[in-house]
Amino acid sequence: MTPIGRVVVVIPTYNEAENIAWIVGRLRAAQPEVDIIVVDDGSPDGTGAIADGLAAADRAVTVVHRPAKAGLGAAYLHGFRVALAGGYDVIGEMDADGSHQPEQLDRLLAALGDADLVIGSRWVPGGSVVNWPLRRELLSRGGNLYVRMLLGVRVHDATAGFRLFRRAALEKIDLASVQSTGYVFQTDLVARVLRSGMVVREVPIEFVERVRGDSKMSGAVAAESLRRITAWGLRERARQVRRALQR
Ligand SMILES: Nc1nc2c(ncn2[C@@H]2O[C@H](COP(=O)(O)OP(=O)(O)O[C@H]3O[C@H](CO)[C@@H](O)[C@H](O)[C@@H]3O)[C@@H](O)[C@H]2O)c(=O)[nH]1
Repeated sequence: MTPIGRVVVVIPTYNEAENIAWIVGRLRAAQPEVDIIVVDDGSPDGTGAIADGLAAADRAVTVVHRPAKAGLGAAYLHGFRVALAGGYDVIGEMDADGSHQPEQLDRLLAALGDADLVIGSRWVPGGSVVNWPLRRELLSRGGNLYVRMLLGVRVHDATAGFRLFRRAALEKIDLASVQSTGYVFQTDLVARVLRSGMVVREVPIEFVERVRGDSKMSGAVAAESLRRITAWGLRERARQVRRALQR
């Protein structure tokens, strides 16, 4: 089994002033050995300044400031580059709003073993969502079904945002070529990890709908997901047909 080593969790933020101190405090209490990188996209509500205050008081917290909102995927790519440069062995993802519970990070750490990517999953037995509107549940379940059908991605929750990557996995999947800017980034990365022959493990988590602040899910975010997944699926089908014709 590969030892775990130094762990950091990247937390992207946009207008999370009511949540960021709460979530950082919970994560520090639950996992004192784990460092945190907050990636803020110039939140107008002052999230970045609050995060700076947390970093000033705690060496385990780093803040990356980006000039403007440029999407969840773009924020993670930036955070991952900082984490890799910082020499971390395991690099995680977590939302700032309490949907992902820091107290459940131990489940992901325990499942790491020989896996390259561990996903905290809502849709495996034992996983659940609390207070999600039916519309969001259908979108997530439908999205995952679409991903499975088109891309053959054999995981239950390819869009989940509570994860741990081994450093080697992020190095192998060529982050420089990732173009997904929104939430489809999550699916993009799982597909890349699987395509590279690496091991993905899912562990059940309880996803709790935020009680403060607003989701940044929008029509544009959903449209990017639909457009990119369809394009990847069609490209894969074309590749399969070409291979069959060559035989
Ligand atoms: N820096 C930055 N952060 C962002 C941006 N957009 C969203 N975020 C941050 O990304 C996290 C997730 O955003 P939410 O808007 O709270 O996501 P959600 O609707 O609850 O979506 C959940 O479900 C998605 C689909 O299953 C998941 O892909 C996502 O990770 C999350 O678990 C939050 O911390 C939010 O502040 C952005 O453009 N820039």
